[in-house]
Amino acid sequence: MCSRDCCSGQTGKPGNSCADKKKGKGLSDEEKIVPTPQSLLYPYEVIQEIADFIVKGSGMRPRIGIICGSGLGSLADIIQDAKVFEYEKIPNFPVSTVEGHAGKLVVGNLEGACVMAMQGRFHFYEGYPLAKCSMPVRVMKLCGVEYLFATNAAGGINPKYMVGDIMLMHDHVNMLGFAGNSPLQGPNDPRFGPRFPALVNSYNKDLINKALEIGKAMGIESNMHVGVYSCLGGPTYETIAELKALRLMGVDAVGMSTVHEVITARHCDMKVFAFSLITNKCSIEYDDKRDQEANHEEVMAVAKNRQKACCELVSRLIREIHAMPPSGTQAAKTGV
Ligand SMILES: O=P(O)(O)O[C@@H]1C[C@H](O)[C@@H](CO)O1
Ligand SMILES: Nc1nc2[nH]cnc2c(=O)[nH]1
Repeated sequence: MCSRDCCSGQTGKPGNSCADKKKGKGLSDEEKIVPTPQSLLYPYEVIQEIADFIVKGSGMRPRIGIICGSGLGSLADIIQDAKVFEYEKIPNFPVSTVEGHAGKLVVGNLEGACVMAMQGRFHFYEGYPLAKCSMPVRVMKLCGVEYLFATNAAGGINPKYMVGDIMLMHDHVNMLGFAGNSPLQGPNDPRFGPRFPALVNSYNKDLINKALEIGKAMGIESNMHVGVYSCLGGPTYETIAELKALRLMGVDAVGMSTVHEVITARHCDMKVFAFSLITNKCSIEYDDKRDQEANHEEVMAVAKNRQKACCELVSRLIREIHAMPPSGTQAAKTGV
């Protein structure tokens, strides 16, 4: 089935399919003015085809999915027995356009668990609709993934946060949602999840607690926080007035990703663990004399410096998950 915006998997009406357009019939008046609902961009069958391609191509059925944030691609480099798929070679997959996002999908073993990791995510500011940005999460689900690990680079708004700290996400403020945008916009396919998913308790508390214990064992507890992330559209970093508003709303760290991935994951009932690496401090005072303008080079450099700690945190948490029985079993129902 075709998943292009112009076709949207709806080939019933004459003049609506890609084939018709190639024959020169062009867009109908209706198509010219009605935008394609986001959820029609990637119908279930197309997601299934991509998932089959990955499962067959790797010979593996991953249980944990990882999305590497800016400069955190090394999270995928520690995967063993890796089968690597370049995004360009995966049917119907978008391409990564941002520095620090390599554009590779890595499937293999980490701490005994079968995982798949995205070395490169898709952002709204790249021009991709949110449903396209988070489409790989649904691919993960149909590959068999139960746990989503989403990581990001973010600016620290909470004045207690230092550059290099790790903030475990326990909630989010969906600014793109405030503006009327959602990866779930359009007709709902119940094979993925319900029309109106609840988002309280989206961030798995047991995984947060385990991560805090791991942080303690690693001796980095004073550099670890539990806080609220907010995603803005980007690609601009925030103005001081915007940062002040976010702080008033209870936001601790701000970025340009993750929230729509978490929404998509929760919609299809995946367990979510997410953290922000604080790559820059956001100044919320006009008279701050320090030169604190955010820039992507600094973001990447901090991520590189902290990649070892991030890799260790992720590895140790995956080791713990791997030791637990798969969900659905009686023992698992009482655990994470
Ligand atoms: O992919 P993430 O959210 O980690 O990347 C952040 C947001 C922008 O893409 C970039 C800005 O420096 O870093
Ligand atoms: N929006 C936003 N994204 C970031 N990614 C890394 N740092 C920042 C920041 O300060 N703001």
